[in-house]
Amino acid sequence: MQRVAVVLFNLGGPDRAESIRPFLENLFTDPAILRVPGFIRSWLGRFIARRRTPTATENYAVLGGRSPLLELTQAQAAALQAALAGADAEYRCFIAMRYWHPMSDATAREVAAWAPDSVLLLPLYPQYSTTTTGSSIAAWTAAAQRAGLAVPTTTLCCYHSDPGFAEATAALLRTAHAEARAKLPAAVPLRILFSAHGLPETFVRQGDPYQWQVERTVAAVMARLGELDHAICYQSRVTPQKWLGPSIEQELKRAAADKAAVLVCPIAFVSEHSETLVELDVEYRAEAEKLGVPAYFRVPALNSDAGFIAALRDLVLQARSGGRALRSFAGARQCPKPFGGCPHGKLRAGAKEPA
Ligand SMILES: C=CC1=C(C)c2cc3[nH]c(cc4nc(cc5[nH]c(cc1n2)c(C)c5CCC(=O)O)C(CCC(=O)O)=C4C)c(C)c3C=C
Ligand SMILES: [Fe+2]
Ligand SMILES: [Fe+2]
Repeated sequence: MQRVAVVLFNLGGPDRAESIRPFLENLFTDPAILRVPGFIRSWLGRFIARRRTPTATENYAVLGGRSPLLELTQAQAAALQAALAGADAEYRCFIAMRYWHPMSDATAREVAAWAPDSVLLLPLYPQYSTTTTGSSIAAWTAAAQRAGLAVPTTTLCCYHSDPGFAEATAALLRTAHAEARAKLPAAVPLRILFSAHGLPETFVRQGDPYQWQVERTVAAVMARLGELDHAICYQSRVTPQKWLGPSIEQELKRAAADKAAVLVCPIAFVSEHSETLVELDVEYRAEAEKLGVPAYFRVPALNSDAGFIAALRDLVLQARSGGRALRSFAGARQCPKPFGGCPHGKLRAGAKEPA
């Protein structure tokens, strides 16, 4: 029986207070994040990380000094491996985090030691961004080479409007909406705020398809929910540049002015972590109260939701049988032409997609 290594990509998070600064250094010295010439990046990245450490430390203190992302990703990996048992091959799930352990080099060595016949790269980012999935693919490719791992590799770039993923998200949202509605007086309107991690606008102008894909996800989810008041907004701005808007703060102000309660749905995170458990659950909840938003509710992240794991299993099986080295959830490229940051766009003009 063929052996297939499924490598789950996520960002990673510090495992204790002392890891926060080196984690941030790894993040801010990534050329996909800090887009300045190499000779400045190392120095500037470490400087930004040092400046950011106190704020991040305060956030992680709320979570006991560490990120829960690794444990949640391990649970997803175990659930996916169980869901793939008995399929056409022997599947084993591995985790490669981008900025904290286990990172690509260690995982690539572990995968090589298992001696798979092929590898399948599976981002835990439904929408492709050059800063997340793109950066993880680059790190994995280099690490696999160093580990001498030279087996055929299939890369799933995105599943922004995959029916299984959209339905799993819609199901959680449907339940949360009904629960919130039941707690509100009939006269108070309820607005869904789809909140995605932000991105500097320049990255989108340079061709990053993330915003386009976030909008596709929201359209796919809303197609399953019907006519409900909703808006897209962006959270977690980190640098002084102009980031995608509207920000979640702007949407909370608009909700307060409209006297509408809000139901915040994290749309670009599939796991709970500091940006859901601290930013959304503590900081923006307090901000909403201060602004006079009548009520604030939040949809949980998918984590190991059975519908989500089933969607990932289907994506893995489709990718395995699809015969393409690089594929979207639907097989071929989905992003419109201007988004040159889409990995399909990086294929040389006129070249055939690798088989
Ligand atoms: C320029 C900075 C950043 C960009 C661009 C960015 C994009 C981006 N990030 C995620 C998902 C996650 N980010 C997480 C943490 C995190 N991200 C940044 C900066 C940028 N992210 C920082 C500085 C941090 C550390 C926390 C902090 O200081 O606020 C995490 C993990 C957090 C955890 O608790 O483990 C995730 C997940 C996406 C989806 C994205 C763009 C599409
Ligand atoms: Fe981030
Ligand atoms: Fe794409």
